[in-house]
Amino acid sequence: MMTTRQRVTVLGATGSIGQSTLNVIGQHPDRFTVFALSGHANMAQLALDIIRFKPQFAVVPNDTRYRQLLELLPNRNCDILIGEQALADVASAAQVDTVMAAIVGAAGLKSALAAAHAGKKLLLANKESMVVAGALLMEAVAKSQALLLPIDSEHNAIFQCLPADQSQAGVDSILLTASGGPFRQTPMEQLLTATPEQAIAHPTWTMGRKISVDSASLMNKGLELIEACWLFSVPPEKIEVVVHPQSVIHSMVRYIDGSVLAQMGSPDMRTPISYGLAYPDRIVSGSAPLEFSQLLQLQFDQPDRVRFPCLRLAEEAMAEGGTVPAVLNAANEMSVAAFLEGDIGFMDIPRINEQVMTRLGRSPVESIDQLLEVDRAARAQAAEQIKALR
Ligand SMILES: NC(=O)C1=CN([C@@H]2O[C@H](COP(=O)(O)OP(=O)(O)OC[C@H]3O[C@@H](n4cnc5c(N)ncnc54)[C@H](OP(=O)(O)O)[C@@H]3O)[C@@H](O)[C@H]2O)C=CC1
Ligand SMILES: CC(=O)[C@@H](O)[C@H](O)COP(=O)(O)O
Ligand SMILES: [Mn+2]
Repeated sequence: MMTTRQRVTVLGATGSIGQSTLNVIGQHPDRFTVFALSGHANMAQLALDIIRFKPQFAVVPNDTRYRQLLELLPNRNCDILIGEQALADVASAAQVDTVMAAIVGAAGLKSALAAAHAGKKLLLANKESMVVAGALLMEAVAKSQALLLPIDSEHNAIFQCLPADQSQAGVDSILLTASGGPFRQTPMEQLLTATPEQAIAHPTWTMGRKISVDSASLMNKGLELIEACWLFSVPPEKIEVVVHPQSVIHSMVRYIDGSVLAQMGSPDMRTPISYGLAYPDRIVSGSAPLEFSQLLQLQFDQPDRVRFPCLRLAEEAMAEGGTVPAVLNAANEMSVAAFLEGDIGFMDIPRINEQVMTRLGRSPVESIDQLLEVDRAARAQAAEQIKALR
């Protein structure tokens, strides 16, 4: 039987998640066709993907990138659009069925929200948008009846382990696993002098630089805690962070009868991506099967909130609610960028994040424009702190 192919927009196509998404799409040309791709700085990769996947549209941030991309496309075979509004347009266009939101940071918020408002199947990798505007995103999804599928590996695992109707029937709590990152066993004295190269050397996953630093500071787990609260409508007290260094169990759900359901697999994002793309079907993803005879051990431990204060900050931000998670996210984006530039030390990341959180305080969430203003104010405050440390 001939089925219609899903038309997919991939936002952040040139990044780690974007490339894994195109890898899965490329394995299933009978199921998926690409409607639009976006890139930010890497025009060489974007051009290669345009040539291979023949999207109708590509989106770039400005005129300079537009000209660079044009030069790389001998046969101009797609329309190149410019700017943030164009990202929202290709995420909400009538011809699109599915949107992969894989831009890094709050820069991905408006386009993810546009897809949600337009009732698309929204594959959400961009966790920062949920941290900044969880209330508004969930409201938009409910109103438009968009299908929101979590791609973040832990949330995808939780989604798979919850009852099929995603209700909380019989659920006791959620066990959110954390690898512990490259500094899991690193003493505090060495964390003070940790380098960007050490921080991005994740022990189990290959990812973009920003999320890799977040994993090293446990901010990633903090962001994921907030993301899980919104996605699954659970309070933070119902989520326990468990360190599991092998990253083979991607998270678990504990039921009131004593059962614990886990989703397992090799640490390869093509598994949750293919789950989201094909849902409710299952398709081949290309990820290596788990070889149980070679799994030497599965370890579990508790997170250390003293060496990794970012986890505590995220817990506090979620407990305070309102605009506080948006403030923390913006401060963290700034401090991580400064750390990667070599301007501040690794332990300055939580210090700056905490200072900005304390200074900006809390307001109730009102609108997307208000959240974007909060984001700008927190970035300005973080920039001052960073300048003082340079
Ligand atoms: N990588 C992973 O395994 C996982 C990632 N995630 C989440 O998915 C998202 C993407 O992560 P990842 O793929 O690792 O990140 P990458 O840094 O590898 O990719 C980021 C993508 O966003 C684009 N981009 C960067 N800045 C902007 C901007 N200001 N405006 C528009 N586009 C921009 C980049 O373009 P260009 O490269 O052309 O500059 C690239 O396409 C993050 O939110 C992350 O937390 C969640 C779970 C796992
Ligand atoms: C692959 C993925 O989902 C990442 O968010 C991953 O979880 C990072 O690993 P950490 O558990 O070290 O943060
Ligand atoms: Mn994750």
